[in-house]
Formats: sequence, structure tokens, C-alpha cells
Amino acid sequence: MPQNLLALNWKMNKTPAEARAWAEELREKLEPGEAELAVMAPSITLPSLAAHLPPGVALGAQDVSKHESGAYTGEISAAMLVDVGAKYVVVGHSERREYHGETDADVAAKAKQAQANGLIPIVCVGEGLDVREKGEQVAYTLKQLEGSLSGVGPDVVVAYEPVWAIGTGKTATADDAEELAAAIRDALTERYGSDADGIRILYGGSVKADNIASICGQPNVNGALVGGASLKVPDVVGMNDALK
Ligand SMILES: O=C[C@H](O)COP(=O)(O)O
Repeated sequence: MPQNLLALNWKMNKTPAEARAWAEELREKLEPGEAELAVMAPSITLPSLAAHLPPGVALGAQDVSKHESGAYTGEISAAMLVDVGAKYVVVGHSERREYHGETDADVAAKAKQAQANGLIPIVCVGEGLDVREKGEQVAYTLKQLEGSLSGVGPDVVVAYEPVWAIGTGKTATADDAEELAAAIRDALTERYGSDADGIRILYGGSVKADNIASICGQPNVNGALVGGASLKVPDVVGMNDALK
């Protein structure tokens, strides 16, 4: 069973100074847990975090360019992220898909670019409310996964995030999370063979200290991608402790 990954996605929150203060507070309050902890922070905060995070807490970004380098104004390359110490990068978050028109092909290109530079992509998939209400969540999510992993190797994390549960306070039940995680595991096994056993499948959507243990206790769920509850250190400490 892979080690749980507690991936904290700050989204567009915290200046570099605020990021440093958060890292220093985490250093004071975090006690060793059993999950791997990683912070997916705005790229501009990464150098400050790299200098101040507690030892063992990994660094990640929230997006990466699908291009290697060159005339792509505003883009940040995988090599740049590696240079400031990132280990992970989120690709295909539903907010990127919805507000920036990212397609499965874009997501796969970003994941490949990440892997080519030694970053581990956290590939996000998940259905909207309309799909869930029709009971088509498994077929929809697996199709999205297939496109998003096209040409991508097994050194990857998959995050299942039902869009209707993101930032809404509506958490999928542990059974809902497991239904999709098990289907994703089967699809990964079909794609990668036994390498799929070590791939972490995260659940994301209104995760907090009081529900993380039951969700991550499911057989195919190996951690969480957390938005709102990642912003305050006591909430992070609570989630980390709940996974002990
Ligand atoms: O990346 C994180 C997810 O979008 C979940 O966000 P949330 O924990 O605020 O619902």
C-alpha cells in the first residue's frame, strides 16, 4: 500500500511573505506523521517556502507549461520549478480546465513535460454535478483519465476530485470516493500493469480534519488534495494527525 500523500493546494492565496509565515508556523507546530506532506503553492512563493518549510515537507506547483522553454509569455517551465525545489506539480485541476479551457490533451502534454524534467505530476480528474446526477461518474472520469494520461508514464499521482464537492462543503462519502478510486486503480492497472499498485490515488473536495481519516481509510484512496483546509496551519496539523 503506498504511503498517503497529503497534498495542500493553496490555489491563488498567500503572498511570499505570508507563505514564509505559514512555513515558520508549520515548523513550530507540525509533529511527524505517517503521511507525506506536500504544499502546492503559487509559483512566486516557492523560493521562500523552499527556504522555510520543515524538513521532509515537499514542495509543489499548481500548474506547469506544456512547452519546454521559449516565447511563451507568462508561462513557467518544469525546469524552472525543479530549480526552485519542486517535487510535484498539479495538472488538469478542474479550475484550470474550466477557467482556462484546458483539454485532456493539454493536461497530458503538461504531465509529460513534468515527467521529462523529473517532476511528479498530480493529474486531476472528476465529474461535475450534471454527470453525477445522471449516475455517469465512473464512465466520465475514466474517459477523462484516459485522455489525460495519454503518453504519460507511471510515476504519477491521480487526484479524483468531483467538481461538485470542491469548496462547497459537500464532501463525497467515503464510499463515493472508493467507488471512483477502485475504478481508477483498475484503469491504471490496465495501462501500467503491476506499476499501478504503487500509484497514489487522492481524493479532493471539502476534505478537512474530521473527514480525512475515513476517506483515506478506503482501500484505494492514498491521500487527499486539500484546498480550503490547507490555508491555516492548525487545520493542516489536524489533518496530518488524523492520518497517524
Ligand atoms: O485542489 C483542491 C481541491 O480543489 C479541493 O478544494 P477544497 O478542499 O477547498 O474543496
